[in-house]
Amino acid sequence: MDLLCSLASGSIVAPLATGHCLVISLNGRSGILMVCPSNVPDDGQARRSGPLVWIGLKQRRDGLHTPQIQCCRPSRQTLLRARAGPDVSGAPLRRYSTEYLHTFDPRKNLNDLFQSAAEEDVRMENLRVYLRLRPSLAGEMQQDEVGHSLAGEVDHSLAGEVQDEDTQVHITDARSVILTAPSCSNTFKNSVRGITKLTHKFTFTHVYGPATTQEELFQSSTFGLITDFISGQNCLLFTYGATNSGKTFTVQGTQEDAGLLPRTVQHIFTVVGEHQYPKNDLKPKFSCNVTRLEEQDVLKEEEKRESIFKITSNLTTTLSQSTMSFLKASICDDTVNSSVQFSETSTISHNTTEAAVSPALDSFNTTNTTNTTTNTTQDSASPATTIYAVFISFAEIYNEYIFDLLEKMPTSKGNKRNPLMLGEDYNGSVYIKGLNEVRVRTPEEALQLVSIGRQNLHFAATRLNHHSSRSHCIFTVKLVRLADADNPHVARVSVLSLCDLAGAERAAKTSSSHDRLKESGNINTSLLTLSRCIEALRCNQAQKGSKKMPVPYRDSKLTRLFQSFLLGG
Ligand SMILES: Nc1ncnc2c1ncn2[C@@H]1O[C@H](COP(=O)(O)OP(=O)(O)OP(=O)(O)O)[C@@H](O)[C@H]1O
Repeated sequence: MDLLCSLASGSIVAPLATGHCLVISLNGRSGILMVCPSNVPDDGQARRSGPLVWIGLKQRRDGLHTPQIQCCRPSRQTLLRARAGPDVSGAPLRRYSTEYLHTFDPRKNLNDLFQSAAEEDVRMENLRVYLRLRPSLAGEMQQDEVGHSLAGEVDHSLAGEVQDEDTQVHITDARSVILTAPSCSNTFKNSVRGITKLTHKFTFTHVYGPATTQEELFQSSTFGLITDFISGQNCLLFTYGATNSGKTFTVQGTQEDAGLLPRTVQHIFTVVGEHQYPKNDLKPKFSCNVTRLEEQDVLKEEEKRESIFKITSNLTTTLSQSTMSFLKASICDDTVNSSVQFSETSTISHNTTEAAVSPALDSFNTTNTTNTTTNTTQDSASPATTIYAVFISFAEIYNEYIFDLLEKMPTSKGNKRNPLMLGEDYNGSVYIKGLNEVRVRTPEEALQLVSIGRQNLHFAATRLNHHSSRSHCIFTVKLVRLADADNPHVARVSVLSLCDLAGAERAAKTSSSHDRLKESGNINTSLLTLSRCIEALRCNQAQKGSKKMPVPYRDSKLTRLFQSFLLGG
């Protein structure tokens, strides 16, 4: 939707200042926006009335769709095709009922129309950015700029939709906040000199105030993403924010307040239910493929799986034990209890990569994705025979090294963990080579793996937060979807990654030790690269013509791994 907005608000529309525009359908993934100089033209009128501007989705060879702009004088054939479909899923355009038909004066700002359409169906946006404001923590208001430990109890008296003056953040409506530069900041000093503005307005898909519960956040930000994932799309959710802003709380949650991750796992299994592939002979391969194992390989895989689950029984730290119990507890109990720092939650979903079957690799074919909607039980588009296999992996990127969090930590001092490399499959999708992907059949098993992974996480005590995570943690669920148990050769793999990014912070706020500074440097570099990638993608979307900015995916491991999500590939 954003992409269409930026295309539509440019000069492409401006010359068509007469007559009416017709928007045939608005759908972030599969819609076609047709702007023409007359209202619902018949074919003859359209041909007489000069060039039309088309903004549509072009099918690539790999089955994905890229936006394209065409200025053309359509023949009867092209116009008919646009009217009758097909859309990305191959279904005819009649899927869009007349309620999607809007006629309006093109001299008006098209963005208003798209804005309201986006609000109507925000789920159809490919990139959604949510802002969550956490309540003030006790003692936070007295915090000076150098900062001491911020961890503490939540002061619920300050929780409200609109913050008081000192907090510098004001929620103006459900989508926007106004930030006022604090008096100690450079922006404040510059605004006094008249160089910059004191306040800035930011708009998001949705803004959640401090009183928002985990359940509310999950329902409105992540539930739809899981629906997309189960219906076959690859999805990414990541939390970004300053250290101590509530990213881990949002993703993991606490014993009383389960976060997005345990709720996601629970919901996936609610949908998948009993419809699971009974054998153990499937193994994910590359980024979006699955391979069938020979009998001896099945045994090896089972041994490996057992050894991973055994790590739990050796747990000695109270951290992992309590994590496990809170995750289990949170599954049973979905009811939640409910100055400001903020964290952003971004979600991206895109179609599953279609990969041709490669007999040499013994891979199953991944088939075309359709835009379907799912219910809490098996999705309505799935035939009753559809069965699933769920695989979990958990990795961390620490100091630009990738580690498997499901691999046993070396106990002896001299032994270091083995970093993993990134690989690229024949679709150009990036994946982590050699990462454990463990088959799970229940939410408890999945959460046990979360607990194991969390134990291995590299926590470093900084002055800012004693439990501050210094690495990017990537929890990935792969869902293999088979047409039926007797015919396992037709499979589709979709990927859902939940990433808890390390906190962005200033070196001055952390301990000045060499290791901590190096960590902070690496964290900030990868986060900066991520923002540069998103910036470049936005620029390229708005850019007409073929000259595009290079997107620096390769500048950090994080962005390299997110590349296919950001590209929509
Ligand atoms: N929405 C919230 N409601 C109540 N408490 C919260 C909320 N968000 C965060 N907190 C509390 O704030 C503190 C910091 O949160 P958290 O550890 O999640 O920050 P973080 O952004 O993950 O930090 P880091 O980047 O250092 O890992 C914790 O004590 C947490 O319990």
